[in-house]
Amino acid sequence: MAPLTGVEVAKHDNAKDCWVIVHGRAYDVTEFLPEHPGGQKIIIKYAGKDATEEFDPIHPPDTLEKYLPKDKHMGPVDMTTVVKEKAEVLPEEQERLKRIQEMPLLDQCYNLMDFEAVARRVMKKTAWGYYSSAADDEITLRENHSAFHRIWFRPRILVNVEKVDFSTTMLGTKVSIPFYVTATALGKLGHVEGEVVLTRAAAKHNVIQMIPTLASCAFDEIMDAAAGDQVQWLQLYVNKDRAITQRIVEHAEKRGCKGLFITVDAPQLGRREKDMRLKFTDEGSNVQSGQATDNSQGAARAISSFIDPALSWDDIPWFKSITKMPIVLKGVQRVEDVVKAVEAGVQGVVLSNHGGRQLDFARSAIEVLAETMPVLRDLGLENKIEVYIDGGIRRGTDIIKALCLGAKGVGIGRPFLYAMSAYGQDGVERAMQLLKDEMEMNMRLIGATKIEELNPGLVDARSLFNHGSTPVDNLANAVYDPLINPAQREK
Ligand SMILES: Cc1cc2c(cc1C)[n+](S(=O)(=O)[O-])c1c(=O)[nH]c(=O)nc-1n2C[C@H](O)[C@H](O)[C@H](O)COP(=O)(O)O
Repeated sequence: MAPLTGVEVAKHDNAKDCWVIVHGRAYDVTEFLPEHPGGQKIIIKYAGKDATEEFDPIHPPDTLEKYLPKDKHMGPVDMTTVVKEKAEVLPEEQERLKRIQEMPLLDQCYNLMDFEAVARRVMKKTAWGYYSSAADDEITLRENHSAFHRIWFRPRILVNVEKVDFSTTMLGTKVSIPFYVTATALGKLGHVEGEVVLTRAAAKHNVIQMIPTLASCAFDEIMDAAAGDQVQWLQLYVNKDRAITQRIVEHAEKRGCKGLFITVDAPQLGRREKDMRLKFTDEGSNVQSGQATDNSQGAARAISSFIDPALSWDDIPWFKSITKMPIVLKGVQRVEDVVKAVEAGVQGVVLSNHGGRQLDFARSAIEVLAETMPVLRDLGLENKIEVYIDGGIRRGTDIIKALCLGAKGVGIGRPFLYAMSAYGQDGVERAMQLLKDEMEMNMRLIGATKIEELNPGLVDARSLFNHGSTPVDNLANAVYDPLINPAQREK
């Protein structure tokens, strides 16, 4: 059968008869429109046209093959006959492209916050909005980082620190440094290759990668990109349809994943307003015209309607029955649930508030860690479970503080996304190397030569629980109207 032409596909250009082209193949998505989690509008915008560029960052490449019935696959398209819409380069986009020309050299990035500063200037707004956003007033997002500033070191001196070794094991895997690349969705929003960039950088540094359920790349693509005996874990959003979840878990185990991290802090994805706002502007939203639109969800909500809010402790025995992988609960936020996790017989927990993207005013993971470890020690349980933390980790000293307070290792999210978005794989590798250099220097300066020597005596965390210095509430301050002058009050 001769390939379709662009003219033939362009005839199917409306909600009642809607074909799109993805990767040179046409698909009839008319019946699928009402089911699309991201709403109908975004597909109809590309009805009769090539939607590949919009499709790629959000969907793994095999999505249509896997989920669209075969009779809706209309066949190959002769792309030379498809009129490429001359995307008019908006002034704002021209500005961004200019900033990319002027961006600092990679060697001029000296710490993880430098990558954030560059990414903010050069990333597409929707991508920056999705990665940087957090829930509500983003107080927890900022608390995650500032909580580390309430912990001080009590360094030892005159210790021979000529040789420093910060290798350790995580879930039985030997790693070069106690951090891993945590699961962060939609890698292709930041880089055209997506999560495989993180895979390759992690391989170079012998760092574990946690593969997100909501990756832009297909799961097998990310596993295939691993080098040698590189270790990867799976982060799981549990599907309302447990048969789908079982298939994903069994496939991951078969492919060699070495840990199942069940996300337990997101029965519903948080309300990330930057993500929602930027979705509007890019969509030329019709909300201003007063029509209801489902684009008010932003990317996050649009891609997560499958997540099961009914997930509970009752499900843990089922997970233990379908996999031999170590099970870790990701998103635990109080010591009582860590004790329950030990009783449930899982191998680990990640103390985490999802990078502040879920419940605003959840405490920082480092604070929950300081609450947890003394209780586990009192109960004689500290060796029954591996405790990880993530959220706001930006310095080698943050990692050292976490390990002094009893963490097995830490997860890092946004910094590697920003490094990838701004500088690709080289950026992620530099970020990892900077952390290694900081770790080595600061281990020496606190008088420790290996991970086992890091203990609570090396830190002063007394003010960690004192929230006197709540992060500045930028939104409220920007609009707060201190109408205090009586004269003004009369107006
Ligand atoms: C930054 C970011 C984080 C996401 C993330 C996406 C982004 C862009 N996504 S989300 O879209 O659903 O929110 C996930 C995810 O897929 N699954 C998950 O368990 N955690 C997700 N997280 C949380 C992540 O695993 C860490 O808990 C968090 O990033 C740690 O904080 P830092 O970013 O400050 O390192």
